[in-house]
Amino acid sequence: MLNVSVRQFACPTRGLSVSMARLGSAVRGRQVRGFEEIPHTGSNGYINLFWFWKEDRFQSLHTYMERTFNSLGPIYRQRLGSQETVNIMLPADIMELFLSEGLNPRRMTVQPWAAHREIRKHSKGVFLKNGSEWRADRLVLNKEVMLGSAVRRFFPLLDDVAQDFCRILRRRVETDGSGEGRRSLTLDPSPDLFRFALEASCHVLYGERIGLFSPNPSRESQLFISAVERMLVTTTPLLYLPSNLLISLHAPLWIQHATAWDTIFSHAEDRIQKGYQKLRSKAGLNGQSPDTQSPDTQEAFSGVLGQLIEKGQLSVELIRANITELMAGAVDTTAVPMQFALFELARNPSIQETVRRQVQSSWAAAGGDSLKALQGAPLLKATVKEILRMYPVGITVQRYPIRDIVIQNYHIPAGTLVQACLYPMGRSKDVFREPEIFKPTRWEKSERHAAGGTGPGSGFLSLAFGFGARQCLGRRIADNEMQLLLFHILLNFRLSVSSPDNIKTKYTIILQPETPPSITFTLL
Ligand code: HEM
Repeated sequence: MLNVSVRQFACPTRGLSVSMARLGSAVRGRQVRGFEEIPHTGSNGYINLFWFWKEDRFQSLHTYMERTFNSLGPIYRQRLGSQETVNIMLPADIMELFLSEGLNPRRMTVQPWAAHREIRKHSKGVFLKNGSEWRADRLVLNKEVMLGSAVRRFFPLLDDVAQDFCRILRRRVETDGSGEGRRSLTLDPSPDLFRFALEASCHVLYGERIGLFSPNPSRESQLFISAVERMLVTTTPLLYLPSNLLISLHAPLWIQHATAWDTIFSHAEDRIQKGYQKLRSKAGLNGQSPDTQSPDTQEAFSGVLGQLIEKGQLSVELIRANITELMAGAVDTTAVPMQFALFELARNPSIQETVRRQVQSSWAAAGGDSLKALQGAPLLKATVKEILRMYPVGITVQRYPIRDIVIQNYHIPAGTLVQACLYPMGRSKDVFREPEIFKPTRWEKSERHAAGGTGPGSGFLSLAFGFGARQCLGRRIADNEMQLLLFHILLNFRLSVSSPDNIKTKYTIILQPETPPSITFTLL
């Protein structure tokens, strides 16, 4: 590395110092202007925060990041409130970051969530934990949701819900549809997708259906869905404001946030109580702790919760913390990409037809075995990957490198918060050929050049679920859930939209459509 000049930036809020070698290196013909602080940041993060809020930038953080990379080059730093971050977006740089994450990788703590746990005296689940405590819990949970044996256990439960969803939607089209023989129905599918995601995750986590597709779904479930939405919407502004001050002032924003979490916790708590009661009554224990059962008195339990209780490797408190986090993470993260997926397939009829043909022939060959059928339809997996490239649920993945690293010739000391910015990466012409085009086949081996080529960092193009030991714990659930739903939808319906215009998106800790798109479902 050639150091042309070195500047020191001191962060007044955290005492962090970032030394920077200014070097005019070229990235694909474009001159990197330097590792600059973006305009307006100044030295006071709170002034910057005020400007951010005034310009209503919280909801458009993703497009704002994209514009900033376009004007400053592939690395910049920014301070919002007390958060100082270095932002990067090229796969080779992201690789550098992840290679320095260490054995117990750390993400940015979602402070308002952590504050809720502390105030309510709840344990933290893996999302909020760090260090060896995180690793110990994560290894236990991996066995129940990440391993192939776990996937084989929960796959039929997801399939059951996905098939049911399509049966009910078919009936609705036949009853309420228009056109000859009532074959088409136009609707905003988002409420149904949220119910689908909750029904599917309850089936996997609790081993039971909760009847959300019935004409009168329970009020408790509707409250849960609204609570997750409220919790997410209130997180982004709270993330940058001093939580302690807001808590002591009982600010309405904080109260709304904490109440939403309370609803999420109490939903999980009810199920956990039921899980323990079920285990006790089955084992005839009369109140004896399930942890003390000998293996031969234990019965097979369906659902992740049942498995955790039965195996007894986590305390009740840790089971509560982790099941609540899994539930909170399970609904919007899959329902929202499904909205984008239906929309993109609908506005790209020839791509929809190509994927459908593969799905139909795989289904015919699999003889009713959905697992086999998915394996025979790789374009479906590619469709989900492509949707998450264009619309990553989390717009960044963060790490604190455990050693000093050099990115774009800038020296970044260990412990700096670095964000791999997935939304700008997915939309960048420097990374993807024709990034604005929805093209699942770009992920096929033969077309690797369209998905960023085969050079350094080419293994870091699809990062929507994060990376390594700390990657998304619900990844296998989410991926299979989304593929299965698309699979059955494509077997049953032709999708179309009235307008092919892009949908506007907003950021509320996850990326969502500003207005959910309406889709026309036509029976095949
Ligand atoms: C398309 C759907 C989803 C996407 C794109 C997604 C994305 C992510 C990302 C980017 C992370 C951070 C990973 C990292 O730092 O490397 C994460 C973590 C996590 N996700 Fe997901 N997620 C999805 C669905 C789910 C679902 C369905 C669940 C629960 C069933 C879930 C539970 C979690 C948990 C518990 C963590 C924390 C893991 C840890 O820190 O050890 N996610 N997710």
